Amino acid sequence: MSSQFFNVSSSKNNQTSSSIPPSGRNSQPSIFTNRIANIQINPLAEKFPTITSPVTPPLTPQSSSRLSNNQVFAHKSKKLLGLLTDTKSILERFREINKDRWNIQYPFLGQTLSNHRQFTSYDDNDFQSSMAFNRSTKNPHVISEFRQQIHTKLYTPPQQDMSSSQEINTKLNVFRLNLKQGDSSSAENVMEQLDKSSVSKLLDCRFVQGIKRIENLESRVADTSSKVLVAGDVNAGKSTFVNALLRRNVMPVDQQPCTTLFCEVLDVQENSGIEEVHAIKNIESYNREDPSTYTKIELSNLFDTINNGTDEYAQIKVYCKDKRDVHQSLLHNGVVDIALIDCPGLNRDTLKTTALFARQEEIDVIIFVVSAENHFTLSAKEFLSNASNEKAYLFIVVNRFDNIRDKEKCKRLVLDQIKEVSPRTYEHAEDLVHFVTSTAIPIEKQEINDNIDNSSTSIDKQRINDFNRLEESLRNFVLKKRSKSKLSPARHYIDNILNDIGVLSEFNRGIATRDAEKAFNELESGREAFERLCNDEKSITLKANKCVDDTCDSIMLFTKKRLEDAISNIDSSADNIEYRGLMYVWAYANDVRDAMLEEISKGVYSSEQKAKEETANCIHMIQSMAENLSGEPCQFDLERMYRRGIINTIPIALSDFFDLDITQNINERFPYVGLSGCTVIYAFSKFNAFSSLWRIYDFMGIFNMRGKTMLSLVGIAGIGACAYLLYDMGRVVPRKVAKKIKHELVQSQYVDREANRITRQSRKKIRLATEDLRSRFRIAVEEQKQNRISMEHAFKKSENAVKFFEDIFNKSEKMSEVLNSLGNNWEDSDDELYN
Ligand SMILES: Nc1nc2c(ncn2[C@@H]2O[C@H](COP(=O)(O)OP(=O)(O)OP(=O)(O)O)[C@@H](O)[C@H]2O)c(=O)[nH]1
Repeated sequence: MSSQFFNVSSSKNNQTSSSIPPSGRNSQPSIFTNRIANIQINPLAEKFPTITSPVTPPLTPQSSSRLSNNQVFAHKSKKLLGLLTDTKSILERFREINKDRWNIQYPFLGQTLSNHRQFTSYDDNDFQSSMAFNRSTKNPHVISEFRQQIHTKLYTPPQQDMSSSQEINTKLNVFRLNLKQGDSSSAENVMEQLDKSSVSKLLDCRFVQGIKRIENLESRVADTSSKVLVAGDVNAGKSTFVNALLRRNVMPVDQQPCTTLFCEVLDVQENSGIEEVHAIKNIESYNREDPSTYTKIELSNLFDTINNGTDEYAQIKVYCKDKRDVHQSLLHNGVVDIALIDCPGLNRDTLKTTALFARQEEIDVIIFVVSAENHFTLSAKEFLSNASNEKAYLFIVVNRFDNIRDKEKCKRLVLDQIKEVSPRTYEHAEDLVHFVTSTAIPIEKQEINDNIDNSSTSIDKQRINDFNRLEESLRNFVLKKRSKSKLSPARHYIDNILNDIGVLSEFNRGIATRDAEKAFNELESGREAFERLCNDEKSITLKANKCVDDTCDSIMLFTKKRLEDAISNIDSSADNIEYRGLMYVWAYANDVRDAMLEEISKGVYSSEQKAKEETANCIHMIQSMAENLSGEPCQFDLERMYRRGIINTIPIALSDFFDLDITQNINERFPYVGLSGCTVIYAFSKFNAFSSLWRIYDFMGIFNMRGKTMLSLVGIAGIGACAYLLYDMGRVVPRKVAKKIKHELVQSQYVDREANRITRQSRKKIRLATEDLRSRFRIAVEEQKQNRISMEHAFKKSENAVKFFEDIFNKSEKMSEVLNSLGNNWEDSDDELYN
């Protein structure tokens, strides 16, 4: 199209990064970037917080009237492009947070005001009051229309007779999830079966689709060309209708279903004035200037290609000449580059593809051709109901009207059906619904400009007039009301998506607020528990240590006392041992010693038993100090704690029975024996009595008689001493053995050693219990720390989410204001555009 309408300044600097060329067609970006060159849109905001601030003041009827239509259109395009860019940024931010920081949740029936409790333990009022809190930012008394709308959607209880799917549908438009699962499952049931991450993944797909859609809309708003999709039931007469619009037999017409591919008819100017057909295998890579991306076909062979190339080609582009002048031609109109797309007839197989095609942003207008004889089939109704959600307006052509006898009745019936499937189209039925007979249009006639020749009957004239009126409406719609056909879908989409963004952000902000509050409360109560635990750890450890020391002191004292008592009483332990005479004195001494040592062993044993008892008590006490801690305390085997102290046997020597005391005793009783007596006794103690005496006698015998006399005396004394010994041995041995044992025990510090040994072993065991206690405390403290860390993390996460969603909500609110400032009546200002 000519750039005159946009007062183009073709500076490259003015191109926007959001200006993406439409796929396949017009691959040279300059075409549309130049066209919007004077539209100073906000450059693609890389970071979100750039909300397009209105650079130019909002449009008012007064200001609007002062501006030329071009300027109004440019103003609106610019604003819409800015809003599209910002909406895309929001969706990208949604995707980012949804990926790993916050699973965006989907509002469904169970989470409305009435059933809110199932979602959280908090009161519904909390949810609402948090919303009220959120609104108090600027003026608490002023609630924007946008806010009010979101509030109503989120907090109005569903109507009694409303199914869950319908209920969801009233909340979301663009991000609505298809939750039908067969006929039996309600959306709510399906929702309940999905976990948070699955829901957020489903939503992510919607965000991706939304971004793609916005990019297409950006391209479309920036682009000035228009595409008109001609869809309809099989054999409704679509191809005939397209041919009638072109006044040429371009598209193949047949009684049989024949159009099996999407055929786009463009003005020949789009192909450097050459009429030809491009059969395209991959529409994404199609480039008109690169013949390898398509197969060139003669226009006359189009029928065969469409008939036979269904599997081979994805789409056909037909470049053809429109012989009419610019005032009559649709393709070659001098205002907007228009392409007509003839779709395959709707049936089960093609319904989905055609619906997808219709959703493409390149499609500005949908003309739905319906046979006046058949009215709307089920496929047609489904297609129309979807398409009316996608596109602002639909054009409905009721074709084959010539075959209808009761025309008024037919009109009435058809309009009633339109009212049902597309109320908006019904509202503008005058302009948008046409009853025509496509075959009545003279094709390729000389007098093509007039259509009606002299030979035409009045019925023909009527039919041609009807068709001309349809054409006029179509031209008016596509060309004059460009804002409506081009900008309106973008506006419509932004309006819907802002609503969804508002619902999702407000809903998720509510959830995040409650989660943050919950985490905060848990942190607060956790803090007290944590402090209590730390204090308990200190005090209980001190208490346990004291318990250890007290128990060990007690064991030590007891053991010492017990052993000392045993030692001091060992004399009496030999009382029961019988002395059986001198011949058995040695055995007697050993028995006495063993009995005494046994007595001491008993003392050791009872000390150990006592220590065991006290150790068990102490361990029990320590373990009971930490009953509140999680985990089981260690079990200790005290049975094998002590090896009974084995007292080393103490060897008994004969000398042990003759000490200075004995010698002295002998001296006192037998003074004349003197030193020699003692020596004898000593010798006697060293050797056996007779050999000693003999040796002494022998020794003395070398001297003289007197000496021998003396020796005899000594012998007598020795015998006396022996007699004494014989007499006293039963009494002396226990005393001497006891003395010897006591002496040995004192020398070896036996009591201390044993007391230390027993105490040490007890302490060792109790220490294990205190170690266990400490480690349980350590684990409990560590657990609490980890809990606190995860709670802090949860709190931070929720808090950040609250800020995030608040921010998004406020931004979408401002964007909604900007959108509303553009007005609702998009076609008014363009009425004069074409004139
Ligand atoms: N009587 C009458 N016949 C028509 C009219 N328009 C189309 N036809 C006939 O209807 C038949 C089908 O026409 P097409 O244009 O091929 O229909 P279509 O919708 O393109 O068919 P498919 O693309 O195969 O779905 C042809 O025989 C046409 O001549 C009309 O207004 N009146």
